[in-house]
Amino acid sequence: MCSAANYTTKNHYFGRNFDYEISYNEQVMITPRNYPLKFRKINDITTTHYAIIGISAGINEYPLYYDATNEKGLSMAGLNFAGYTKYHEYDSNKLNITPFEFIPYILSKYESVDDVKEALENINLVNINYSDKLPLSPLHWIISDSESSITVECLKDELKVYDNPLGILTNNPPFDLQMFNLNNYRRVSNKTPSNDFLKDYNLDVYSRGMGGMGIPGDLSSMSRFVKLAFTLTNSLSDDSEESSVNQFFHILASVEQQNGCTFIESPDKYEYTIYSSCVNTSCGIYYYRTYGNSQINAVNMHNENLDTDKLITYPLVNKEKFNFQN
Ligand SMILES: C[C@H](CCC(=O)NCCS(=O)(=O)O)[C@H]1CC[C@H]2[C@@H]3[C@H](O)C[C@@H]4C[C@H](O)CC[C@]4(C)[C@H]3C[C@H](O)[C@]12C
Repeated sequence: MCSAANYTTKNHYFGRNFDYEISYNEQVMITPRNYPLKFRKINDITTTHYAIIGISAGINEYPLYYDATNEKGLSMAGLNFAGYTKYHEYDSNKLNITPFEFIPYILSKYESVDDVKEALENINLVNINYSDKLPLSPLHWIISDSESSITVECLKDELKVYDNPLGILTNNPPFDLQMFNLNNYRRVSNKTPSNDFLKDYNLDVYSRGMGGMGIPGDLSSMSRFVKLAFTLTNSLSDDSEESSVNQFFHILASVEQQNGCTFIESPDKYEYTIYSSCVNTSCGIYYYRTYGNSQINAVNMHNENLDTDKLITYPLVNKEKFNFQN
């Protein structure tokens, strides 16, 4: 399971929890402006393009991003969408992009959600595997700029593009059903609820937080969608970078998966939050925490020479470091 969100204070922040039972040696990867981007079915981009920062699989021959942001602040994350995704055959009337090329293609070329929406009308997500060892994954995507977000789902009959007014995404079911399910929670609130149930009986307010009763606490994707919507829409922080980034990680922590709580029968493992990320999309700073390291680490794309042509990578810090005060 995974969860992605947007948060805006003085700056705009985009990030996700990456929940899974398998790691592909994730790393922070910067694709500089002159890195030649190769594509299977369209012309390579060999001229200068937007630089990109994100997390990719630990394969240095191609930017296999899970989530990323470009230097214009456009961001994208791929989340599992098993059972619903259906990538299509080659279509000679469209631009055929493979799903693993989708993030680098969009982020190297576009700077706003509106531009992407227009481009998507001509894109076919073609079913070509990266390799025999790394076949296609069934994903759906959230694409965001500082103003708006969309969700892209490649279904049996069409490439569906939804406006995503809350700027959040988890996994199954399709996005319109996730949004519909929110109707069931119209009563929840961050305030103490009034007693509309047994008016003649003094129902006691024995605890703070009772307005949130009914918000699901389990780790299923529909429940995380509701919990994330609740936490995000009630989130408070000041405008500073420290407070905003700190609050963003607290938002993601509300849907974090602790190791041991979600058993996957095959391959006999547990799914857990391998990393959480928060990108300041205005400044190109990629903040992240890992399951093994709860400190916030950061890589600033603008501290690198972005005019080069070689991928730049940083391994994820995954070991706890205690801050002794005596
Ligand atoms: C599994 C990941 C999504 C995490 C997620 O949503 N988990 C929830 C699982 S579930 O709903 O609860 O089943 C996805 C996100 C990005 C994917 C990776 C990227 O697409 C990059 C390459 C693409 C290759 O085709 C396959 C390997 C791969 C390295 C992918 C492996 C895997 O499918 C990843 C890592």
